[in-house]
Amino acid sequence: MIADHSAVSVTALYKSVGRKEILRGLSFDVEEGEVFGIIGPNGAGKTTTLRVLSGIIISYSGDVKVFGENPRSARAKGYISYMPEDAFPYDRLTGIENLQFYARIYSRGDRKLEESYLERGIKIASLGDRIYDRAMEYSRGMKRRLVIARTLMVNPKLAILDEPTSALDVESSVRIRDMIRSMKGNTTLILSSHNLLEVEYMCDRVLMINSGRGVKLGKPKEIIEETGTRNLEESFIKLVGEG
Ligand SMILES: Nc1ncnc2c1ncn2[C@@H]1O[C@H](COP(=O)(O)OP(=O)(O)OP(=O)(O)O)[C@@H](O)[C@H]1O
Repeated sequence: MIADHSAVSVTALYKSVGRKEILRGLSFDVEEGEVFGIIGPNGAGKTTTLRVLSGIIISYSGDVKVFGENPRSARAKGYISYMPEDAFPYDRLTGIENLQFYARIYSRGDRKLEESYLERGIKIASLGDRIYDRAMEYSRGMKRRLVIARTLMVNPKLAILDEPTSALDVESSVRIRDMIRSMKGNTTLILSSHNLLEVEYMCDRVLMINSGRGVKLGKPKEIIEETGTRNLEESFIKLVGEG
């Protein structure tokens, strides 16, 4: 059953590669406008889950819907903006040329829309005058900000960010975090992260997974209370640590 306010609905999602079971019956819903975090140890299946939601992985069993549509459908693809863990800019283009390139593609000839995407992208990337430098001259953190900007500038209905703040220094992380929080409402955001303090701060709800199974789903505050811990990191260790 898909509730009207569901942006994403996942029921009994299984994914195997060869004989290896990667996802073993994940079920969860993401409400429209939510910032939803997927957390879990290395190899838990976070990236695989995000790739299913983005319509990149098409062979799986279970029911997955994005705004009521199959994620691989053209309609769903129009709603989703996905940033993979290893996303990178075009090194030979400047920061602004990178954004222009994507703004042009996504605005499909609408010059006004192209301008507004670009303006938004520049703001999100907040690279100052360095936006006129070629991306090959950027630090890892600057490249990251550029690809996040390119993902979010198009005002997607659903943004899927795989580890958005990895490789970012404190200041850049804070900037991205605040920006993600400020998008709340218009865009539904699903992100994965290993930084649980950040997840606690940013996410309305969190799905904790381990070995492809859901371990816990809820608001960070509720999970912390239920587990009798001081923060999400401690809850995580209590629920997932030491198998
Ligand atoms: N194409 C594939 N072929 C074989 N195994 C795969 C494939 N893709 C993922 N896996 C395996 O599935 C498991 C889950 O991988 P996934 O990348 O989804 O985990 P993750 O939670 O994102 O991990 P990390 O935190 O390290 O990024 C891992 O054991 C990984 O080796």
